[in-house]
Amino acid sequence: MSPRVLILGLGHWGQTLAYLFEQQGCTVSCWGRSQGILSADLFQDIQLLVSALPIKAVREVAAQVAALQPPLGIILVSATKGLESETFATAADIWQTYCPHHDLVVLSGPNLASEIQQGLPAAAVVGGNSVATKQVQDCLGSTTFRLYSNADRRGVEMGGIFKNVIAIACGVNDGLGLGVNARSALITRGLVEMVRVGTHWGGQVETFYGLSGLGDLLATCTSALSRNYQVGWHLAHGKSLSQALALTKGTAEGVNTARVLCTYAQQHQLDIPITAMVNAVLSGHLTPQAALNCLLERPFKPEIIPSQ
Ligand SMILES: NC(=O)C1=CN([C@@H]2O[C@H](COP(=O)(O)OP(=O)(O)OC[C@H]3O[C@@H](n4cnc5c(N)ncnc54)[C@H](OP(=O)(O)O)[C@@H]3O)[C@@H](O)[C@H]2O)C=CC1
Ligand SMILES: O=C(CO)COP(=O)(O)O
Repeated sequence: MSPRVLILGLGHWGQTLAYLFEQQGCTVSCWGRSQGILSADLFQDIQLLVSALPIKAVREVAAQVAALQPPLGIILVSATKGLESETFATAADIWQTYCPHHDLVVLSGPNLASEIQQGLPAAAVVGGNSVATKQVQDCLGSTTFRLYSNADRRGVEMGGIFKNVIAIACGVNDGLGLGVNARSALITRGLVEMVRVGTHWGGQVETFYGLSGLGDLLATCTSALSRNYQVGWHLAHGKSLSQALALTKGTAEGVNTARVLCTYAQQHQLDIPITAMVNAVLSGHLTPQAALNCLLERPFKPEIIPSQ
């Protein structure tokens, strides 16, 4: 019998994942909020419960799921790349709180939905325990969607969360016409910030040099398909944040993530200058040009690249 999958969230990514699972012969059902509250019959005979919700929706939906007591054999797959505002929780943290006895994996990587929907090849990583990640690889992996596994679920998730902020910075960079050299510097120094915060958060250094860290940075920091990049681009062209968001179709998690990361970094005395400048531009405290000047005027220092 073909594996049965339930996808929560019918946005761009949820629909794309539904397409990928169907391509692999899975029987896919989907739930979006327009269908009303979840019902227990949706969980019947499913092997994978995939959440492709924006972070702002995860807690509400996870609470609904938990209340329906889904069978313990179901593996939860979280594909969200965001941080909850008040709690600093990742989507996996939230799912873990509500469904502590289910296997939980995180799916992340350089996966611009529009390219995948065109049938173009991509790779991603599934973070979690080996049995659960193997099952997701077997159901979802293919010759066009190559899936790696990684036991460092936290690191896999943090890479995907952090890169959205650096994608906004790169959209600003390109919108201001600052060139490929400057963008490359932002990506590389953004990676250092990702490692600094991500390891503090419990991820392993090596993970951030993989698909969900460096890989996703490269995709979203260099493609106008990225909604986060688009927000930065519009800001660089003089739009306010609300105008930039209105011009951007879909969720740009980096806007909220930049603010949450700055609060976290301040509390834990972590230095994340690019993220701080992105947040200053998003909150209207600095113009893109002034933020750039602040970055370039910082004192010179040794290039320290975290390696362990
Ligand atoms: N798009 C991509 O390329 C990728 C996205 N991701 C991540 O996946 C997540 C979802 O992104 P994406 O699908 O692109 O976003 P979209 O903006 O395309 O879709 C968001 C979906 O979430 C639904 N939603 C919003 N609020 C709620 C709520 N309170 N309860 C239930 N559903 C809600 C929306 O419903 P409605 O239509 O009714 O408003 C919409 O269907 C994000 O964390 C993103 O970072 C990860 C990898 C790739
Ligand atoms: O996460 C993504 C690609 O890996 C999607 O990026 P955006 O949310 O910026 O569009």
